[in-house]
Amino acid sequence: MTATQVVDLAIIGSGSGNSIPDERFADTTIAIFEEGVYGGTCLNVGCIPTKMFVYAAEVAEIATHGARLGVHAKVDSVDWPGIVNRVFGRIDPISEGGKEYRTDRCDNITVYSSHVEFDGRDDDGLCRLVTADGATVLAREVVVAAGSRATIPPVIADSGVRYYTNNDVMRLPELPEHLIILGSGYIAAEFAHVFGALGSAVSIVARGPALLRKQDADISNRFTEVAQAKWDVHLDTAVTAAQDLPDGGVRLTLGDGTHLEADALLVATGRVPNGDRLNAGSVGIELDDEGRVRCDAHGRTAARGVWTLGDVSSPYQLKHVANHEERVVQANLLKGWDSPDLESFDHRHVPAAVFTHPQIASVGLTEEEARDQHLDIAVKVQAYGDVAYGWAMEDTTGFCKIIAERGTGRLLGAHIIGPQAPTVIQPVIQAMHFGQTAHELARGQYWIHPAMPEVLENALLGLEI
Ligand SMILES: Cc1cc2nc3c(=O)[nH]c(=O)nc-3n(C[C@H](O)[C@H](O)[C@H](O)COP(=O)(O)OP(=O)(O)OC[C@H]3O[C@@H](n4cnc5c(N)ncnc54)[C@H](O)[C@@H]3O)c2cc1C
Ligand SMILES: NC(=O)c1ccc[n+]([C@@H]2O[C@H](COP(=O)([O-])OP(=O)(O)OC[C@H]3O[C@@H](n4cnc5c(N)ncnc54)[C@H](O)[C@@H]3O)[C@@H](O)[C@H]2O)c1
Repeated sequence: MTATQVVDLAIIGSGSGNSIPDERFADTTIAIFEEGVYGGTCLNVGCIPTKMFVYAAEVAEIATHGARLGVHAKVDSVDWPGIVNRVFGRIDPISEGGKEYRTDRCDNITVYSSHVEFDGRDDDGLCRLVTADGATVLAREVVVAAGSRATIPPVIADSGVRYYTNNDVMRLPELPEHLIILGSGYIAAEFAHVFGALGSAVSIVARGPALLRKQDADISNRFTEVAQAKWDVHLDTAVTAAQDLPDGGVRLTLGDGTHLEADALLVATGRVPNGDRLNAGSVGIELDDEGRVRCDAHGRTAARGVWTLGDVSSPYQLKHVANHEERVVQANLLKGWDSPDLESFDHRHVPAAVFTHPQIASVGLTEEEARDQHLDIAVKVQAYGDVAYGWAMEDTTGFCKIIAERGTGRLLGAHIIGPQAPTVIQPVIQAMHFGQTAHELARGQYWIHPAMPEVLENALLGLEI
């Protein structure tokens, strides 16, 4: 039988959780548990590889549409295996190096490469953690940073059909001629762009009447129009059956009785927190109705000594939020559970971006949310095509929408669809965090002429506040 290790701190999940131990924890004994690939979702199967594919897709997209600017280029071929090798040739060593660093070069840290669950507490109140391969660890404090996983609708899961998720679609051995994407959120929009621009025919099956429905309605509607012009988009469509085809492809039966066949199926129908796979109740951790680990603003769960952060507890499911929460929990671990000056999560203005084409970025309230709150608002929509850099790009679909409070000029929300939207939006995020008004943001600084952010400047100046 393996001896029980006693540690000061156990960390479940090597994504954002892996960033907690720094030099200030040199005298803390730590166990890190990771059942999957070291480094978690963002590094291995999320933000970073997807954006490396997105950039290659962007290059193809620009080349393909150069003719309208008088540049007659075309994409001769796409070396999909070469792109896969380039992306993972860079990422896999980072993951391996991270694990090797923690395992071999941090004397105070033990890495357990196994699934772990809580198994109550010992007589001294330490949390007992038991791994699937039989190790037991007793921990004075625990950070649950266990992330989330893709959900698969029963019609797909129960059919036994071969499907892909973000975990494996980026390692397909060849570019599919035709890809079906089930779902119409972030992952669907980003992979539709990647595969579509690199040469696959893309079909999107969306159960609702528009794509990216959590966005401001103007953004969602514009994106849906653009998508319909280049992909085969099925709105308000249910999947009633799925089956493998003898040639290795897949066939979906849709709600209207028609069929859709393709070489591969990507399921992108949301992610659920991993809190349900931790036997969390055995130490008193509470989950909310959606399966998230409940915590207070300092990252403390209902179980004394157990902290949490990231996708397992946060509704945002974004890496910059997980990173922020990790820094708060890290600081609070050093201060102590009962410290009177614990740091708090700041979720007031969480921005997000969808790296599809056109790119999308948002912060704050949508127009509908602002109206639901009965705020007295001014709204300005400024087209990229009406500012100088937009002319240069001959942009016809991008716009920036700003929502501010009438009278005070308080910035309530910004929603951008168009080139470099995730970069263009950053001044609004900054202004909202530091309490600047729309007028201060517009006129309290220079805006480089004729750069892309002029679309934002003009939107701010156009607000009738
Ligand atoms: C395809 C895709 C693209 C994305 N792109 C972006 C983006 O561009 N920008 C952005 O902000 N966000 C993006 N995200 C979201 C982002 O990846 C996540 O919000 C973030 O990685 C969450 O970090 P985390 O530390 O909470 O969890 P994770 O990084 O998922 O880490 C949790 C780890 O815990 C391990 N684990 C879970 N349970 C156990 C257990 N019981 N025992 C042992 N180990 C366990 C898991 O294997 C996992 O490695 C993307 C997500 C996906 C799927
Ligand atoms: N750029 C980024 O920041 C980025 C990129 C990718 C993923 N992410 C994160 O990962 C999370 C997961 O991404 P996602 O795209 O899977 O989720 P999502 O919540 O963005 O979208 C899920 C989609 O699946 C649909 N859906 C849900 N159940 C369904 C069912 N049974 N049948 C058909 N459709 C169904 C929903 O209507 C929605 O369109 C995101 O919420 C986001 O937080 C972020």
